[in-house]
Amino acid sequence: AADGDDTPLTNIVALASQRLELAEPVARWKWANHKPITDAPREAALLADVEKSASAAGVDPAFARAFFQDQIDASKQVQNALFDAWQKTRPPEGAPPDLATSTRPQLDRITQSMIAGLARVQGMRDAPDCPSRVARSIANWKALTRYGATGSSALATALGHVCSTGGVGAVG
Ligand SMILES: O=C(O)C(=O)C[C@]1(C(=O)O)C=C[C@@H](O)C=C1
Repeated sequence: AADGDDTPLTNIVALASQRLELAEPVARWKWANHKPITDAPREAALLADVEKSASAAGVDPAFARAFFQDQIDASKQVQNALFDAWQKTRPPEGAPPDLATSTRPQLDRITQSMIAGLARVQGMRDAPDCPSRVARSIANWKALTRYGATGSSALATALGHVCSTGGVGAVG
């Protein structure tokens, strides 16, 4: 319904935000180990895995794929911004958490929660008010947390295909 419960959207916004927080430890590991930000085989494996899990959970695999492509793009936006900042100044001190044994397992757990979350937003994807409801959920989330320009733009990227029309609407 147009005045329906927005809890599923709030959940997906919170999960996308939680996932974006992990872009920092990922970027720190890559910087410290002189690795490029993009790992194409990991992306391909993740997207293939997501399609399978989505089908099993009753989520349209094309929707899941588009949503996770956005999560990857958003993560890379944040990682690139961090690399730029570290080039200009200096990287953070201390050893980063290990990518394979620490941060990727955390990402994989969020993936499972996100697929469950997508099953619950699927029914509102086609509603004409979907983009404005997503925009409102993002605005509410930002009011509760601290978001800079990079984080805001990455969060919008991450939620760009929640609605079937694509894009995040205006608040109001
Ligand atoms: O796992 C990594 O290496 C990441 O940088 C994270 C991530 C992702 O968002 O899942 C993003 C970019 C890489 O190309 C692969 C995956």
